[in-house]
Amino acid sequence: MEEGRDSGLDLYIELEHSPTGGPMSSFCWAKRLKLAAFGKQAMPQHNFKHQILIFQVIFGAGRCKIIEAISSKVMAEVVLRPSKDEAIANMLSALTLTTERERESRNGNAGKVGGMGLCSDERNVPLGNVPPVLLQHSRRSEAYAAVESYLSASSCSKHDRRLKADYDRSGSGSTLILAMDDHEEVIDSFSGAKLFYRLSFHHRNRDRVAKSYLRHVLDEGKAIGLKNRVRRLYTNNTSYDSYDFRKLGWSHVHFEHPATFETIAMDPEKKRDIVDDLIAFSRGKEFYSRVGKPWKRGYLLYGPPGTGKSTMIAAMDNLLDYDVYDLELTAVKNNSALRKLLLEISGKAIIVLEDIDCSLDLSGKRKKEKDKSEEEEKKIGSEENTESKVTLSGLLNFIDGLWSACGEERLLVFTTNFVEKLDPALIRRGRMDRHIELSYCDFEGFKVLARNYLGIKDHTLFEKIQRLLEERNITPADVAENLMPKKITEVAGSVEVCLTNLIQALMESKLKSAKGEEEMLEATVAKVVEEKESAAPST
Ligand SMILES: Nc1ncnc2c1ncn2[C@@H]1O[C@H](COP(=O)(O)OP(=O)(O)OP(=O)(O)O)[C@@H](O)[C@H]1O
Repeated sequence: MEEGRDSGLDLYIELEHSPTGGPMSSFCWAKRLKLAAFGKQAMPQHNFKHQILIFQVIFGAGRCKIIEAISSKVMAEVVLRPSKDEAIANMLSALTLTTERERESRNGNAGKVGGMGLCSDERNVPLGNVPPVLLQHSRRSEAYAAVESYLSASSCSKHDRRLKADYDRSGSGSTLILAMDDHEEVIDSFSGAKLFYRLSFHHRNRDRVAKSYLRHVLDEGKAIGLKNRVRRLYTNNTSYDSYDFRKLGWSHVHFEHPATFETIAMDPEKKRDIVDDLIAFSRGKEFYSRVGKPWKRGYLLYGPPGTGKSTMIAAMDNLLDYDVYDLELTAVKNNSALRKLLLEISGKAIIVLEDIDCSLDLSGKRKKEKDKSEEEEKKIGSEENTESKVTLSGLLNFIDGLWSACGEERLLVFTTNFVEKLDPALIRRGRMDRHIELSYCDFEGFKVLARNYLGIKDHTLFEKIQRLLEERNITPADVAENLMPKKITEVAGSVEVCLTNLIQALMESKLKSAKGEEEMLEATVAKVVEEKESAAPST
């Protein structure tokens, strides 16, 4: 006789409410059914062997009463009548009768009891007259996705198998409830309950399955799912839409950016160091748990515009394969909205706050500098509603408050053109663990760009360019622009032209650089004046 199919059922029950169900009462009955299952498990093992039977129920709003009726009946039957076939038969008839009664009473036929057959999986598990069933809730769970990935990558997929799985939410979260279905999913449904089927295995494998196999499936599935998935770029919606709450939270697009660390122009040593750091972080689960730190790391990228801060974020993402959450702080209403956004971030994530110095007034005051269009926008809407009230302390909490430790690994990346403007508290080590300066193009960076754009490693004009790069400031963005062949199909013919253009731009950049210094000086003076003004007592 085939393993696990000889001597009856080991009963296991799991109920969960659908998102439309009443959470409180569904929680109650879920607990009660758990009790029923544990009650059974506490009974002598020889009464219940081998097979696992999983029950889950879909129900919508207003069905709590039915469920409660079912659960109390099931519990009574299972706990009080422990003989295997009898208990299960009674339980199934309890389900049938209770829901039928409920349906009849809803149809005005109270008292008329009709039989209702739950479909059996006859082709697979002939368990006497007791059908193995799983009443399955409809929500796709993370575990489901993981297991599905695992199966689709394994030999099981050849047989077109389906698998239903979820964490045991009432427990520690480490138990996986799993049900596999060889056939198409719907077996039957009644009163909003859907029925699916099954995972079975021999009694002697029970520990192995529960302790390691399910974990293995889950981990493998997650890894495969991660590899196959399409990465997403999320951005937060404005918190100001009081008409449509669905617009709040995050929305996303598929994210594909070609930048990698190979294509980034920067000092090779520095580059290698960053890559090593990122890889160590992504593999650091055990380390972080050992030292008692949440698994997250902060990067501050700073430097003039066009030096590759955004490009580096894309390269980081291509290296780590995380989702990117581009957080627009000015669209976040207040600290509590910020916390909600944080809690909605699931899975491995790079959370990006670009131009952090422009996002909020880091001295705790409202940001004064508004451009004209913002002012106009404010006039149209209510000032109170549209102005972000995220504070520095709200942001610090976002970075390393207790909430920030929820979820999987997180990389937090801030970018700024003016690092000196940032509050030291915001960027101190521990919050922003790595401070990375992205600067003007040097010769090593130029060689990377020449290879990327023109496909060359050397040229007679390189020497001249090297000399000029040592003397003058030019951003990688400007170098890239000059190296861009005007006709993509004629790269070879364009090399000379492009390099000559770059030399020309470099000659001009000397003047630009001097002008840039003047601008920097002016900006610093303006900042000092502003600080003095704000420190002065208001009249
Ligand atoms: N270090 C770099 N390596 C390769 N390409 C670069 C680099 N820096 C800039 N570029 C090129 O210049 C363009 C603009 O760069 P990017 O947007 O990353 O700069 P940024 O520092 O984020 O600028 P901003 O501060 O204005 O946001 C990129 O699309 C890329 O093609």
